[in-house]
Amino acid sequence: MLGVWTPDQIRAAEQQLFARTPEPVVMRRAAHAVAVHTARVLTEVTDGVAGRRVALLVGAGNNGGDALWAGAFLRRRGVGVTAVLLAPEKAHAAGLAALRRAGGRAVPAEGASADTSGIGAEAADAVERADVVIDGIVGLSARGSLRPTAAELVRRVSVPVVAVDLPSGVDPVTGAVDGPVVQADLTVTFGGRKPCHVLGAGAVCSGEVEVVDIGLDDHLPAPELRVLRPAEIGADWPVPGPSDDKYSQGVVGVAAGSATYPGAAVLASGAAVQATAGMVRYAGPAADVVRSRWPEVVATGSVGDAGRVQAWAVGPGIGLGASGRDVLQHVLESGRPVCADADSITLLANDPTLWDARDPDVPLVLTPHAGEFARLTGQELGPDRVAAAREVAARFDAVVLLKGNTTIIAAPDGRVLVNDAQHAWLATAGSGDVLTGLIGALLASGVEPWLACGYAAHVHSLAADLAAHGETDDPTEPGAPIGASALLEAVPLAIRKIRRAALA
Ligand SMILES: NC(=O)C1=CN([C@@H]2O[C@H](COP(=O)(O)OP(=O)(O)OC[C@H]3O[C@@H](n4cnc5c(N)ncnc54)[C@H](O)[C@@H]3O)[C@@H](O)[C@H]2O)[C@@H](O)CC1
Ligand SMILES: Nc1ncnc2c1ncn2[C@@H]1O[C@H](COP(=O)(O)OP(=O)(O)O)[C@@H](O)[C@H]1O
Ligand SMILES: [K+]
Repeated sequence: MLGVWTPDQIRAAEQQLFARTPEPVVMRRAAHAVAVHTARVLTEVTDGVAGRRVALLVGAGNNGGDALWAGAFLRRRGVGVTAVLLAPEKAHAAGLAALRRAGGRAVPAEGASADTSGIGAEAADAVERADVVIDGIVGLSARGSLRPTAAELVRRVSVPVVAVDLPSGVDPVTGAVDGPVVQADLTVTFGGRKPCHVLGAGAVCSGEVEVVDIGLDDHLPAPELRVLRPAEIGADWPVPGPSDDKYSQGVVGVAAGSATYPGAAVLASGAAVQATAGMVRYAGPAADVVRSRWPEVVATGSVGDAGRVQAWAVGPGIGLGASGRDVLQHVLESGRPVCADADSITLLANDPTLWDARDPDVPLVLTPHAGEFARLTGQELGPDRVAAAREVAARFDAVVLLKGNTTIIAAPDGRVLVNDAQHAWLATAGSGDVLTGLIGALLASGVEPWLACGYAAHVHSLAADLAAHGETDDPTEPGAPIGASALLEAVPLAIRKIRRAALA
């Protein structure tokens, strides 16, 4: 797993590090890495380093200091470096002196110009003529939207950007963006990923993220968030072994769909069929439709007749009436792990007495989208989705998978996984039903619920990406919209891909 630490955690670790290693030494380490990676980007973009031009966007803090030192290192490799200073009197003094000593120049961001933007002509020229821009406007101490001059500078950038620590304009803690923002091609960050690198708009604006070791490792606490690597999911994905049979791998029960919504039953059951090799039982009014689409599913009309299962996936399309309520109650009383999605969540919100049906010692997974989340909690979801998911997981003693472009998975003990889709192909009707089936199958196979959600969310978003891109591996292929059936069809491709990653 990749760790993600909050700015406060990083700052506290830095203070411990500084007791051993002086701050300027740490900063030069960080800046040297920025310079090395910028040289790599310059080579990719222009086929060379010496003689190329780099503009530094320099704010008033240490983030600007990193950029200035990086500029000094790049000068030594023959790069023409101009620093654009947003607050000339507050620019990091040692960094600025180092840049000047190395032959770089500095110009104020504001000044006389040909237009009314307030950006000086020299600054505008430096940004326009650069081959690559280094963004050192603001880092861990960023607060609110970019100030007007910084925002104007950012608007003018049209070349590849290397962001120092994080792309300026994103909230370091939530990844939220409110106003102009740097779209980085590469973000060079120090000691560990920060939440903004993996959450929402911040993840998109960060581009590729390179974590540089500056000596913080020994001082970092347990990470605030975690991101699963494809290879570790592939290595742990349940597949049959020589001594397995259909029962030993876990039987998942799917309670979904209705006469009005048979599709939810087909999609959730199909996802369970594709996810693992054991057995899928379907229980509900769509038994005939499910059987005709998935003949391997053992389908019955009601949850009472379903037979033994190791876990239940319940909710999509069951409705909010008495029959949906009875289904949910039966499943919660079964003493088996449950993934409760869609209508089950609204049923629980509408009738809190349903919680009494649950055995508190048996794992429960809730998979709300933002609307269901608001119903469940009685509060609209704010920008801090991590804190919200964590709070609800603790309150209901359940694993909470909060859906969205970035999926947040919080365990009752506070652990949080993040799955950033990096695309939006999943924004299609029925894709949530597929996710429910995947999670149910993994629960039945005995995968720990928090991880089951993380594995399912990853395979779900990967399957959507593969489906949208069709046969080609060409990264420039723009893709085409998919429906949930195409998503379902791509689930085995996604599982093969992560299992292949595990072999590498
Ligand atoms: N502490 C250290 O020694 C290290 C820190 N490092 C760098 O230091 C950075 C943190 O430095 P600082 O704490 O000095 O703070 P920053 O450089 O992140 O930002 C502080 C400055 O940005 C301004 N600012 C805040 N929000 C703004 C906005 N919305 N628009 C425009 N300007 C805004 C503030 O007024 C302040 O002057 C890290 O991100 C990293 O780049 C690295 O050098 C590694 C070591
Ligand atoms: N814009 C988006 N980008 C990435 N993933 C998305 C986006 N919108 C929705 N998703 C994902 O698609 C799924 C939708 O689930 P849900 O809202 O329950 O839809 P449905 O009920 O139609 O199946 C969730 O896994 C969610 O995380
Ligand atoms: K930055």
